[in-house]
Amino acid sequence: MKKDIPDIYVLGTDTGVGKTVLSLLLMRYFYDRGYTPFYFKPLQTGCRDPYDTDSDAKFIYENIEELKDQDPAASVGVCYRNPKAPYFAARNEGRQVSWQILLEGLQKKRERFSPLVVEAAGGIFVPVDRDNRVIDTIPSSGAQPLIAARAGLGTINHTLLTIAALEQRNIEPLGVIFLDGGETATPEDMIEENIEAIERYSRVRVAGVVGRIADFRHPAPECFDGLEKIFAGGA
Ligand SMILES: Nc1ncnc2c1ncn2[C@@H]1O[C@H](COP(=O)(O)OP(=O)(O)OP(=O)(O)O)[C@@H](O)[C@H]1O
Ligand SMILES: C[C@H](N)[C@@H](CCCCCC(=O)O)NC(=O)O
Ligand SMILES: [Mg+2]
Repeated sequence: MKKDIPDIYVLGTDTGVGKTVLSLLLMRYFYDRGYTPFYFKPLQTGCRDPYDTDSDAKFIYENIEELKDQDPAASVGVCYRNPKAPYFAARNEGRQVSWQILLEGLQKKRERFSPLVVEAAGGIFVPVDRDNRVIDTIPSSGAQPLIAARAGLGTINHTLLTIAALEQRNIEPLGVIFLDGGETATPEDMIEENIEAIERYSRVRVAGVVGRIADFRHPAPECFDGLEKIFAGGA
């Protein structure tokens, strides 16, 4: 029997840490288990349109077999050309979209898909509009945060700061996944120490470490170990 899975809000400790790669793994994981997941990037910056090379939705649609003939535009709320925080990109381009409107789009998807995999832009203090930062959008998203973090040097600080900000608002993340996509793998002892520090100084578990993925269409089975730990019990 399929377990009840919450919608997931993929947050990052920074921009470029692997949120889209983690979203891809989530999509693959849930398709393979008979779910009807849906990827959504409410605010995409640094893109001409949803088909641009830097479009996160395009990356997902290209690498998920079930989506390869579908339109990635369905998974993008709004696209801004400037590679900046959404609020500033929108202000520069003279077209703000309210978070409320984006939420309505998300709500419609809930009628047909589960779980939703929602990817934030940048880290959690990034302004999404004049009044809200990513962190402010979490309660209304109706989705549970999963934190993508770098595996190597610097991640203790960024990850603990991210968790501390969430805890201050009584937001409990599902866990942390380390992404180690660099050409040189982070030494094993450093990864273990990073996990030790995060788990000692917070109540959040580092559920898994994803090594460098060579073929995004076919990630190695161990890339899903962390997701299995989090979701096998139904979260
Ligand atoms: N495990 C991995 N294996 C191979 N490459 C990876 C891995 N994790 C991340 N990358 C690469 O690192 C880069 C940044 O990752 P990604 O685009 O997922 O970051 P992001 O957090 O979604 O960034 P943004 O804030 O722009 O949305 C990409 O080129 C991605 O392919
Ligand atoms: C341009 C980036 N790729 C990203 C926005 C990152 C904003 C970071 C702002 C900051 O922390 O200084 N856009 C996006 O995820 O759609
Ligand atoms: Mg991304």
